[in-house]
Amino acid sequence: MASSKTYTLNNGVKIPAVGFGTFANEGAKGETYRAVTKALEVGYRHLDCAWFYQNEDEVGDALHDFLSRNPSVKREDIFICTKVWNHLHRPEDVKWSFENSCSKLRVDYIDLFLVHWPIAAEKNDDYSVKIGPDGKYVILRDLTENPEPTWRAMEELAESGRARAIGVSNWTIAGLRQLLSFARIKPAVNQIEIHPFLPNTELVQFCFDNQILPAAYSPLGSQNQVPTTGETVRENRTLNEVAERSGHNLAQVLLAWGLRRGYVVLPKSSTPSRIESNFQIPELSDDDFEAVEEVARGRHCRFVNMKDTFGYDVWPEESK
Ligand SMILES: NC(=O)C1=CN([C@@H]2O[C@H](COP(=O)(O)OP(=O)(O)OC[C@H]3O[C@@H](n4cnc5c(N)ncnc54)[C@H](OP(=O)(O)O)[C@@H]3O)[C@@H](O)[C@H]2O)C=CC1
Repeated sequence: MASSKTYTLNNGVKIPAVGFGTFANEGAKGETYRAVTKALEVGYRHLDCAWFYQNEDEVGDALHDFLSRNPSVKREDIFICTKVWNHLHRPEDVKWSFENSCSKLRVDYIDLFLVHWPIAAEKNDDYSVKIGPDGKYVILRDLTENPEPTWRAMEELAESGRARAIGVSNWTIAGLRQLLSFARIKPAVNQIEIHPFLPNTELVQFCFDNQILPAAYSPLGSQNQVPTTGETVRENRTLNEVAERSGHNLAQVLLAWGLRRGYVVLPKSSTPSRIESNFQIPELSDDDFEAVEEVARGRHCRFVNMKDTFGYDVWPEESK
């Protein structure tokens, strides 16, 4: 089964190719605990978390309880990724964020620590999520204007051994070029939106060319619709035809496509049966792979709409 595949990061650390997404936007209390428990029971060994998701405590409790019930599984068998949020980019805040995540996740090291976005937002004194007067984040600056202080703090965490690997999320080719020009420790991963409506092919290739492993968020197309047609990835007729003839469900086909393209996939579900089936990922035949590639070719529908959320377009070159 393709689900047990692992990759080796540019510093030699191994990462399971399938990670469980934990962003339960507006999820009810306890939803993340139940979902992560189910995921660990089904066999996922990679959890994708973030300080911003405000549910690391539930992930930590689920992990702690699972390990207590299953003494044959050790902390080091589980790969944990988490991320520093936009208003915690000052070097001292990066460390604060790291410690805060460790404490909520009930772990003393993180396997992969990422800079969540290449933008810095206004900082709130109590570190709660800052929303501006019009309900939007207050963006202060593009981190790529000077990512060096933030990245140096990330490098210190890696050098201390508390973060086994460090990386970024939502970075463009231009941003990565800049980061690579001064990084003492290269980013190991760039976590970005990838599905057939936003294959991000150029950025993915740039990452591979620079030994940065891409990780696909929203690999099932999230819940979003193409603004112009209203279509979701999971409603696409061709993709559903591929699923039908392959004998697998569409989510499995989408995940298999991502694994065959060679990167990490991070599906999220709060539904027990889907958590289970999303971890049963087949190998795609050449024909089925080509059919999904054909849907993907030339498509560029960015679902995480930065302009609406942040009033700022983070990925100008890829999102058009
Ligand atoms: N770095 C970043 O900026 C970002 C990172 N992420 C990460 O990526 C993860 C996944 O991304 P996300 O946006 O949640 O999108 P996904 O593409 O994983 O889609 C999740 C949606 O698909 C549904 N779903 C899951 N499995 C199936 C299935 N088998 N059949 C039909 N529907 C299904 C879920 O419903 P239900 O839960 O009801 O089953 C949910 O509504 C996040 O949880 C987070 O960890 C996401 C966004 C941004």
